[in-house]
Amino acid sequence: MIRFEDVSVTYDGAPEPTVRGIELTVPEGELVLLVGPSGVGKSTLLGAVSGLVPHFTGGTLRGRVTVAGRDTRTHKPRELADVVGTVGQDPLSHFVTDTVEDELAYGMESLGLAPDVMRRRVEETLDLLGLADLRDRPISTLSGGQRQRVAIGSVLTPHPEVLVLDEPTSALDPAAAEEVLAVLQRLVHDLGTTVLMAEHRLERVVQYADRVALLPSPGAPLLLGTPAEVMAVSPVYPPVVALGRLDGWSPLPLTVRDARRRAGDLRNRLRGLPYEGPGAPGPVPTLSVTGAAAPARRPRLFRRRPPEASVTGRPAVVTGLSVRRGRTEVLHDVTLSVAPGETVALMGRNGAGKSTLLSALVGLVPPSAGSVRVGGLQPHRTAPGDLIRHVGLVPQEPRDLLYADTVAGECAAADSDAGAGAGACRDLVSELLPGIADDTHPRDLSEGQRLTLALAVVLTARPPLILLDEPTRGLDYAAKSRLVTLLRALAAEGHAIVLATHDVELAAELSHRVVILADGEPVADGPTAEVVVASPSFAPQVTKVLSPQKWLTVSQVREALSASGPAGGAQS
Ligand SMILES: Nc1ncnc2c1ncn2[C@@H]1O[C@H](COP(=O)(O)OP(=O)(O)OP(=O)(O)O)[C@@H](O)[C@H]1O
Ligand SMILES: Nc1ncnc2c1ncn2[C@@H]1O[C@H](COP(=O)(O)OP(=O)(O)OP(=O)(O)O)[C@@H](O)[C@H]1O
Repeated sequence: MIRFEDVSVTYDGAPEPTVRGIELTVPEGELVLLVGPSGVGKSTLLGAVSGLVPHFTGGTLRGRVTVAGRDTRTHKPRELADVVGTVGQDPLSHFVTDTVEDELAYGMESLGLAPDVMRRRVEETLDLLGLADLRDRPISTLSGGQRQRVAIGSVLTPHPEVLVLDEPTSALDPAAAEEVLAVLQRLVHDLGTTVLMAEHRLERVVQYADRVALLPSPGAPLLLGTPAEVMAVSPVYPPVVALGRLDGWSPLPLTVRDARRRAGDLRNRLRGLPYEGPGAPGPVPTLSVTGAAAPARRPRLFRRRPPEASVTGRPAVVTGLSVRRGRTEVLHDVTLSVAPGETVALMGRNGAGKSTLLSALVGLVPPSAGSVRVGGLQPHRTAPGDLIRHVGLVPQEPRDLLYADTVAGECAAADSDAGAGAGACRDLVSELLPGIADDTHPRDLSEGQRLTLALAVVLTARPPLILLDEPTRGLDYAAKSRLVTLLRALAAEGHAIVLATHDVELAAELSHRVVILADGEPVADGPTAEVVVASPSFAPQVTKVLSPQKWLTVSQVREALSASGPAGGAQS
């Protein structure tokens, strides 16, 4: 159904092809997962299937890509639209209408489907993707995850034979991601839909793949095999595979269920061993979630701790905060403070209010009630030039932060805005993700590269409060682990970090504390291990595999085993 024959793509001005000699056949009714490190060319290959590469991106495609027999070099994307549905990394750039319902219907209208069929499919899709309440909403007012659901819904309604999906779950909360993947699997099994999907969060997707195609490094040949075969050699792999590799399991587990069956002996060796979790990272000041008791909107899952006498010296203090967007109150009576050196993960379903809370902390949205103090200032009343010394936000869409024509220009501006030494930002970029060229336009960076640049721009100013909105989209595991190292070092120096994330593995690695928002209110707040272990949605893979023990990450397990010596831990 999809066929690559000796395909190479060279972007204009690039010295070498981004991908070369690609041979791949995806038969009808198969789901193939494309994996590989950031910037290796996954989006480029997906774009070659939908025709975006080279028709929109420029550059030269050599060899042949065919979809349902049509050559994508001689067919423009709109001449492929009846067979291929595409969800890109940036849904906003693909939307053609203004409201949710219109967007879901648009693809079917262009294909001239009967009105009753369109009506039925729109209703089904609204239900399937949890969008029914948002049907009349302008797309511009949706949260990141809500937009991603609309983007997925809009390619599902015309029932295309082929789906090309670029990180389709990157903005989805864990439960929504599972639902979307289950829907895709049903399409593959029941309708024979062919799916080619790139995704970094393999813990979410690898078990749904029939086969995995690996691009191990830029320009390297593509490796194709079953998920287990490829995971055995891949430089990118999910935590269950890491655990299996660590303990020498064969075959490697791909799911939590497989791993649990194998983990009995490991659990015995780990029993009684001490672990260093992110909940106990050295001298982090004690924290508080305080506030006047709110009118009970719903039962609290966790009790609030008693108010603390003083919150002076805290980089962020939010008291009784409510925020309205349009006619809706999207945050209600939120009270929390963040201490120096503390890393807090904000989690919760799509639309829960995480980005809004971060926006309030940088003054992008004013409080409708309550107060926000950042370094003692009211962010929405403070000039940006003054605020930059107190707080920096890496937004969900890193593009919003970047305005120069080249990576070098962006970095020079960041150095000068932050009063940092020349080269500070550029050094950070190279440290986080090597291989980003100075003269590239930020628009032409891969998703992970662009995020890395935005992170470096914000981190250059080294503000006492660092806010990150979904900071691992497009990042491979290695880049993520370098990010973790960098953020840990900043926290150890006393920077407070708040990250809104759906990446449960990242939260487990990094955060001391997790705050879960639901419908604009905090419903859980506490040390990471306590909060995530109690939640089936937010527990990382290692926790699920090793429960009832409270391990969170593979690195904790590795350290505990090596500290206990070759014989393993206490066998109680
Ligand atoms: N339009 C373009 N013009 C020039 N270079 C480009 C363009 N698009 C992508 N590139 C370069 O091609 C390389 C591969 O990018 P691509 O987006 O395909 O990677 P990826 O594997 O999808 O990365 P990620 O996992 O970060 O999304 C990158 O180095 C990127 O800078
Ligand atoms: N102008 C607006 N009018 C009405 N509702 C809005 C407006 N802007 C945002 N919202 C709603 O506010 C809620 C909170 O959005 P926010 O972006 O803070 O959520 P989030 O928790 O960050 O979600 P995600 O995980 O999807 O990024 C969402 O339900 C969103 O649809």
